Amino acid sequence: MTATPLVVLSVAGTDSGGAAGLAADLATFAALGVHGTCAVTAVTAQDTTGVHGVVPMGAGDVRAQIRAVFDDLPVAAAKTGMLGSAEVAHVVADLLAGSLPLVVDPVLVATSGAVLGDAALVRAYREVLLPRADVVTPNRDEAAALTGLPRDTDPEELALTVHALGPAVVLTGGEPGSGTCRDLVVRDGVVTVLEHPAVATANDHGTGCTYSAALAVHLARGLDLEAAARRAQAFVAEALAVSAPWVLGCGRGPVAHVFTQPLKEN
Ligand SMILES: Nc1ncnc2c1ncn2[C@@H]1O[C@H](COP(=O)(O)OP(=O)(O)O)[C@@H](O)[C@H]1O
Ligand SMILES: Cc1ncc(COP(=O)(O)O)c(N)n1
Repeated sequence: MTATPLVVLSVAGTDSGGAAGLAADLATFAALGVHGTCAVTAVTAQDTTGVHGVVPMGAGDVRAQIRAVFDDLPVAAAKTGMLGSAEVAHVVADLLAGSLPLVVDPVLVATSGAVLGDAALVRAYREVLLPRADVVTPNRDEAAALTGLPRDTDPEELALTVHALGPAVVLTGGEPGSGTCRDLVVRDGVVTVLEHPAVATANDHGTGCTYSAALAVHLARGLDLEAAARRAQAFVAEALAVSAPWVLGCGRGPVAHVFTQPLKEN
């Protein structure tokens, strides 16, 4: 008897500390039971304290990796994380947009403050990639960078302004100080608020990458955006609860993708 697993692609940078980027994406794919494939856009020297160096891949190298995966494997959905340059954003738009569910996590700045994208990349997101993506998952800082609006703009206005660039939006609201996380889902001009209790933790490095990877898996499984967003939110909360007690590194520790118990909702 034969079987074909669901295949999902991540186009992202590496994190040597194993928390964010491709480390988060491939671990999330494995935890959710799909076969993960990848195209590396940049190699970062990174740990819990920050990003210490970035070696970008050329756009041609990224194109070759995506082509290799596509020529051989039945990719059901894709996500992008750190793209690093406008040229790579153009390659992604060229090869991926329109052919399968595409989730764009518009990584521009790491939680540690390191800049992972420049003004040309912001322009490429706005003008080339977002108009052709299905879903974009900015946090507030990324939404502000994409729209030019101040970060403290009303979240609904921020989300709708990103939506006007083309794709459906999940504006992620990981601001756990209040005890509650609020994600805003916008599809066809309609805003839905998804609220859930915040997990108290300092180990949140890789949270946004994990979220967008889980969202891509659930879209690949055919869930609608709101259902997929609920599942992805639940997965991140579970992963954060696992790593909350961890003492690992001198900075912000990783969100866990290692589950010793069966997953509850996913
Ligand atoms: N402390 C937390 N507890 C539970 N969920 C969280 C927490 N922090 C973030 N999340 C969730 O993780 C997802 C990614 O959000 P966010 O932290 O905004 O991403 P980013 O890492 O890009 O800033 C969202 O669904 C958000 O609600
Ligand atoms: C390679 C890579 N991709 C993405 C992020 C953003 O993740 P975070 O916001 O948790 O720092 C990162 N730090 N490194």
